Amino acid sequence: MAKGSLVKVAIITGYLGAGKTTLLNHILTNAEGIRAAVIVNDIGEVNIDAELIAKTGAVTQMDDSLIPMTNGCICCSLSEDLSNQLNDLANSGNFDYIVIEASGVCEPMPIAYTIQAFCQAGEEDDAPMLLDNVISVVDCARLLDEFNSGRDLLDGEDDIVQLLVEQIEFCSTLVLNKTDLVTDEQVAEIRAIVRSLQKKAVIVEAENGQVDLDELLNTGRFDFEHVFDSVGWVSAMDEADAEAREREEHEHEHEHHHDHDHDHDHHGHHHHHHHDDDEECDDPECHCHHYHHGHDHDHVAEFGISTFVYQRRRPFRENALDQMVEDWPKGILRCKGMVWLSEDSDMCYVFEQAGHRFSLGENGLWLATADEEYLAQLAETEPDALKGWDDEVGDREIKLVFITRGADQDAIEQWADSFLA
Ligand SMILES: Nc1nc2c(ncn2[C@@H]2O[C@H](COP(=O)(O)OP(=O)(O)OP(=O)(O)O)[C@@H](O)[C@H]2O)c(=O)[nH]1
Repeated sequence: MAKGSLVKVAIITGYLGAGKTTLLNHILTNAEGIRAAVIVNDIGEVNIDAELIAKTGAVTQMDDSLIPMTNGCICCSLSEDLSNQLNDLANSGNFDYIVIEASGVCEPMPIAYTIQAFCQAGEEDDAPMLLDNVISVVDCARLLDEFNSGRDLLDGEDDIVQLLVEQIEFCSTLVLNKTDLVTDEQVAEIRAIVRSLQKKAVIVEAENGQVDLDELLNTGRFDFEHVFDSVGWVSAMDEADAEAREREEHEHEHEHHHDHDHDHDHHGHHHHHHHDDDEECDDPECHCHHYHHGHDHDHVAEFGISTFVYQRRRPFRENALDQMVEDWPKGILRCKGMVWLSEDSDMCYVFEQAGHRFSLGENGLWLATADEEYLAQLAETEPDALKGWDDEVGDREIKLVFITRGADQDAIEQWADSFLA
């Protein structure tokens, strides 16, 4: 291949033992006509068959000594080495596809971001690269175990469950591997769970990583914005915002027209177009969740999985989060969003839960703490930032997405309300 031909890149993520290496081996043995190189970013032993390595001729091993195990995201600290390796492989002209096996403890979003940015930032002399697919491999048996019994996946490694959820959330192809270890009914349940966490990724089932290569390579599936917008909690937030805007517009219209007897479809309500539950919607902008996955949508209902946004314009009382975490209700698969805390009323915090893992981080000051001049300027330049502004509390609010299974929304809302100031 002449220097300058497009080289595509796929990332394989999945927690320890999910079957990433098995899938990679499957790709290498079956990628006929595709000259694939592999970068393995692993912790501990790499178990790619030596023969396969010889055959493909370009398996690059990350230097384990570079991986800081203590804090932060290993993907970010590795990015420079990864970039160099990618560049070298792409510029060699010997490959048209590079598959990166991310370590089991890799956060998928930063690594995808880094690689996409790198692919887009090539110099004139570099071979162009395109991030084509982010593949997340899930061990069906372990996933079910985690969500059913609620125990941590690996003793002493409680970050794993959060990573597991993040890996499912941020991908364009989800491989449900090890289907031989679960029943058909359980596979259906797993489909429902993963669909609630990631709305649009293509889901494929596999035993020993046996997946049609068309689902893995040259898919044209990855687009950062698209994947991010279809993360379950992000899409729920967007819907809540769209509904709030719609309500606002609606009220505005009522104020002006005093016309309460209208037909909604004739008043510009584009967010909720109606179609039957079984019907598949082909509008990619639609938030109805029927887009290309009506089948999974049915499963979501069947297994009692639901998503809702808990939104209040009051803070939690002092130390409420500590108590909430102690008293966390059963049946919450995922919770994420912003919280307003009485003990630090100027700071917007991001709170999240996956399994037994909880975390809280600062997200910057509420806009309500800014001076009038700044707010007036913002109203000019970014009016959307001030949408939903409240005369009393400004933009301060609690806004949490809950993805639940077999849990009662009213009960969870009442429980959360009991912690308000
Ligand atoms: N029963 C069953 N076992 C599988 C399947 N796929 C992989 N395995 C086994 O699961 C184990 C882990 O598979 P790997 O492919 O090494 O998993 P990995 O994600 O690369 O693991 P790490 O590199 O440790 O993160 C191996 O013993 C595989 O043989 C499957 O579909 N069913």
